[in-house]
Amino acid sequence: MSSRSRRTAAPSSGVHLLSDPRVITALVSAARLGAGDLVIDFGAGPGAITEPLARTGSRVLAVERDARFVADLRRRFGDRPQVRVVHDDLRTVRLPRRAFAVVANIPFAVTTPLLRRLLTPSSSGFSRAELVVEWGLAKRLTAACPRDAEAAWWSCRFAFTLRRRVAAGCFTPAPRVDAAHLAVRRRPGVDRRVSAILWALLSTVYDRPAAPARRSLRRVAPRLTHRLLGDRPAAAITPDTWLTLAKTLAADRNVIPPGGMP
Ligand SMILES: C[S@@+](CC[C@H](N)C(=O)[O-])C[C@H]1O[C@@H](n2cnc3c(N)ncnc32)[C@H](O)[C@@H]1O
Repeated sequence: MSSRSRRTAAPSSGVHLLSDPRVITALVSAARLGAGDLVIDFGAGPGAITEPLARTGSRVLAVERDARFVADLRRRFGDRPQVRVVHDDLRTVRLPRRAFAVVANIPFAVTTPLLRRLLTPSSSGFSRAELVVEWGLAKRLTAACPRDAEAAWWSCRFAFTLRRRVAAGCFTPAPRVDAAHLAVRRRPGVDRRVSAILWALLSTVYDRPAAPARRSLRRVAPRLTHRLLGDRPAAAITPDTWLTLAKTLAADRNVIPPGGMP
């Protein structure tokens, strides 16, 4: 162990550091980063993910809230100009306008607030992510048919892939539940107009998720909704089907989506 790593701050309680190098390698290599890329390591801790990210040649923003970890990170990466340590909260830190990727293992309690920021259409240049998330959330986001409006809104615009289960023993200290390596990629062809139509459709039908979705949409293209949705309730319809419906409606210039999209 180097004198540098001996000075590393002990994790505060509730902080589960990734200690299995195979998981870290899988996260970083799946992001396919290289020179010219910008990547954010949210909740960088002592830098277990920051280090291999820096070796890809990309520019790295290591965002961390804990002052002791920030001091460690600044000592460890101070001589590497491509790494910037940002002492801030991932829920409020300003996101870059230029395209960026995310590779991170963040506390499970802030995964949903971070996803809300990254997956909002008005958001910045978010392009893709390789994340460690709670197993249950990964299963929910990769279900064939989203169970609730938010999961549907995200899954119609982004493809979620469950790459592998990450056992609790891969962290120090081990959390109470297993985690997952989850990939997030933008779906092609989902511009603001398609997004606005998706938002209008999903926020209407998920008001009554057990009712036939077509009934909630009765004023929307009845023949098309009949063909695509049949009599299925919202919670039995795949993101691909919603996307086909939204793209077909978006191609019709007479369709004016209501406002209110986040
Ligand atoms: C699960 S640890 C992961 C640390 C490191 N990435 C790893 O994998 O070993 C989560 C880290 O996120 C930091 N953190 C927690 N909440 C945060 C927030 N709201 N904004 C920024 N960092 C946060 C913690 O201080 C901790 O260092």
